[in-house]
Amino acid sequence: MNSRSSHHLALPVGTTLDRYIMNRQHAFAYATGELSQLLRDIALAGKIIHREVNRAGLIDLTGGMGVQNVQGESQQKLDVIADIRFNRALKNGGEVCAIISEEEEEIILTGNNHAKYVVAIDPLDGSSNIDVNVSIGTIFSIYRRVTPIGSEPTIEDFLQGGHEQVAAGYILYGSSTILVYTTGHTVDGFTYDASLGEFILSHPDIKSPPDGTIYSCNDGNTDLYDEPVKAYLADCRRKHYTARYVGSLVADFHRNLLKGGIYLYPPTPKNPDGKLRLLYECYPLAFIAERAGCKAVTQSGSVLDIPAHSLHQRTPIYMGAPAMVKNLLSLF
Ligand SMILES: O=P(O)(O)OC[C@H]1O[C@](O)(COP(=O)(O)O)[C@@H](O)[C@@H]1O
Ligand SMILES: [Mg+2]
Ligand SMILES: [Mg+2]
Repeated sequence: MNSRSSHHLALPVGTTLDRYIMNRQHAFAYATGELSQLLRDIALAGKIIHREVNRAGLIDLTGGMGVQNVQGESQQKLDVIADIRFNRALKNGGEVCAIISEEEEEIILTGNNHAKYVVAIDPLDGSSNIDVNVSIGTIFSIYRRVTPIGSEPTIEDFLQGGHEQVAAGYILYGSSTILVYTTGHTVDGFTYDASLGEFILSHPDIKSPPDGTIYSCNDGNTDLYDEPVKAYLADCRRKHYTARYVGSLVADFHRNLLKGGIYLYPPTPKNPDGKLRLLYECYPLAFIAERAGCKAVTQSGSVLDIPAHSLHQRTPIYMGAPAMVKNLLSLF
């Protein structure tokens, strides 16, 4: 993996997340440690969810809650557990003044009005895969608030736009648990070693291949997609590209990020704005994708340029290797 600019501190594989964050912080004269602590708080909640996911079948954490979330989706027990755990870690950590979560309709005020940051989070991504032991994840996006420190945060703090994220990341609970994040420079991955209780640097400075042969989309909806998307998928088949679709956005994204591929969640008549949520699924993954050399677009431009106007707004998304995204867009 090639290293980037001078202030990228090439730390060796095996460095703990804590040490990495500390070293990174020292690279920025204006850094005051709050963002570092916030990232640690997210990692802590991630360790707890790792444990819950691994023993979900043993402690009756599978199945639904019998209630629906603001998206009209039936909430799984782990959706709620993950929501509670991340909110608690962010509240107790003291660095976050407000949170928006896929599982809650309104802004969650933490009471830390002195804090500088707000977080948008998908506590458990890939809910349809929870009960069948398939990889699932968590996605997060961090902004520096725009409302005055000490005041009550408002929706303004969350509608700043994709480019205003100060950090974004995800945790993938798969065959191993990995935390991948960026603060706007490199994208780095840390694998969780449960025996040490530590996230360890395993994927420094991730660079995604410029092209790929993997395509990921819900093929079952193909006849509902627009002609250009249908034409692109037909072209992938003609070229015998590999179809891979886990149905957990984080897992499909992570594979394609490392191997080169494209993930498509197009609009359909039922979901003219697509299914995925802008603030806590598409913005954060687009922020990571672009820093790793990928593209994240809709048919009309970069996902990061989409204006944010509501907490749970949705957007179509095409995300992956630049050459594949370019080919797709050339068909629109
Ligand atoms: O079942 P579909 O329509 O293919 O949708 C799958 C997509 O929906 C999601 O499950 C939505 O995320 P949540 O599980 O967080 O609601 C994505 O992870 C996944 O990529
Ligand atoms: Mg999700
Ligand atoms: Mg979710």
